[in-house]
Amino acid sequence: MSFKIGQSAFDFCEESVFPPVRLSGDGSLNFQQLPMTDACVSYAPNFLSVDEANIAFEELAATLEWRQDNIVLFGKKVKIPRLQAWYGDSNASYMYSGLLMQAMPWTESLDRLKSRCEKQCNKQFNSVLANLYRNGADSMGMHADDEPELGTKPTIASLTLGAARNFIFKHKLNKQKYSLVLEHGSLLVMQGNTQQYWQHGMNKTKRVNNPRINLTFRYVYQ
Ligand SMILES: O=C(O)CCC(=O)C(=O)O
Ligand SMILES: [Fe+2]
Repeated sequence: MSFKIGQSAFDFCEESVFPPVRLSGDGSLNFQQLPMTDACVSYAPNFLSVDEANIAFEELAATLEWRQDNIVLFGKKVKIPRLQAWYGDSNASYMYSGLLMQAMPWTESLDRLKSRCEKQCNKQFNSVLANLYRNGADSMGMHADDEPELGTKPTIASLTLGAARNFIFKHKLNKQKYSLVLEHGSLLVMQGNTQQYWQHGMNKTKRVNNPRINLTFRYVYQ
């Protein structure tokens, strides 16, 4: 049996997009599987080089059609605490808190990043939800991406550009918590049972003043 990092703490997920040994040395992809039970989460801090990540951030910040949507929460209309944009294949629509989001056509840079993620995950994606957290006052409430149109055991590839922010997981049943800082140019991949057993989200913070863009590539069934 090959060596696996942190083997005793949890079972490694078979579908992990990163092989179960850490490669080290110059130029290789540094990655880890998170020590969470009932989940399959892989993280690569340097998925994109700093230069690639800088370019992608500037392009996406300037060219995506960012909007601040309202959602209805306990019967009241409230603005979501971040900007969003939904891109994808022409048939990929998405219900989000009672809001039907029609996908805008892929831009060149989104399409390029999608291909990178597809190669890494060995999966196809037909849409991406882009989130722009303007500063530490913007956030994402705890949720699971468990909508029926994502299918069972969805693979979600989450690319971070810009400010590093703390990302929190909370187990739905035993309330266990796990958190990590998502770095500029990093890729977090959630697979397997992750959405069934865990919620994830991002709190507000006074310590961050810079913007962060997050792209979550998904496959949406019609
Ligand atoms: O911004 C993030 O890192 C998370 C985004 C997310 O959870 C989502 O779009 O569903
Ligand atoms: Fe999510």
